[in-house]
Amino acid sequence: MAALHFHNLTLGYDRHPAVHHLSGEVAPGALVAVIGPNGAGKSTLLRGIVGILKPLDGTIHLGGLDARDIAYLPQSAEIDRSFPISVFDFVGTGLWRGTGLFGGIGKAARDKILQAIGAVGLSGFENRPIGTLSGGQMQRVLFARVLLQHARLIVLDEPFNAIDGKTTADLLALVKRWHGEGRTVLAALHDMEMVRNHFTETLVLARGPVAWGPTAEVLTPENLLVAMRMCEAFDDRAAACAAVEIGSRAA
Ligand SMILES: Nc1ncnc2c1ncn2[C@@H]1O[C@H](COP(=O)(O)OP(=O)(O)OP(=O)(O)O)[C@@H](O)[C@H]1O
Repeated sequence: MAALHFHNLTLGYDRHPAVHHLSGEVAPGALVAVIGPNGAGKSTLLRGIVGILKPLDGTIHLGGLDARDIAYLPQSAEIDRSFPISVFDFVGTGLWRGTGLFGGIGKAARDKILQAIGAVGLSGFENRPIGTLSGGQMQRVLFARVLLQHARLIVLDEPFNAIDGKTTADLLALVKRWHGEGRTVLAALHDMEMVRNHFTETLVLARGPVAWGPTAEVLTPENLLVAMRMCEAFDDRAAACAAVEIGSRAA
């Protein structure tokens, strides 16, 4: 059974579509990059997958997963860093699935949180308010929370945005570890070299699907040009367009 199945999916805001007519499926254990120009609908698609946004039309099937089997790393700009919470408590929210919102944290849970913080190289930062962290440190904290969730489906929105080479390498190693453990990983990305070198499958999105399949076949200058033109031509006020046929992954 597919980990994710989209059928003629349309997502948007205030009834204005931002992702149109996406059909296809993601196999369990796939490592998928979602790419496209600014405004292509990448974040919108990820929000739909994790259930923050309900489809305007069509469906998303989660292949036997429930919402608690999904870990989501939002763009860091979406996190309110003025909220007074420590690194330890923020990472600990990854355990809500097991403890409940007001459940007590026992020694085993404390150890897991400390381990996750250690695994992203932030031991010693446990008591720091998240508002005092650098961008790269905050990104490590977000990864630590995902790590703690042990989710079968991991959805990452621009996880390597605005971080240096060392932090990128450390966090990419975690993504590869999740992939090696058979988890399904989808990530919205802008770095084409990273996609080419590390992600086996790619969806090129430009409000609608442009191409979807093995990265080596899909990540071509032609597809990127089509995506750019489709996004430039898109009129936010226009009515929904007709379904677009795409390659091998189309259902
Ligand atoms: N909360 C919102 N309310 C209204 N419109 C939105 C909202 N979020 C996104 N949009 C619109 O939906 C469209 C797709 O945006 P989205 O953020 O999904 O694109 P993206 O591919 O992730 O872009 P980027 O690479 O710039 O992050 C854009 O036109 C955007 O303005």
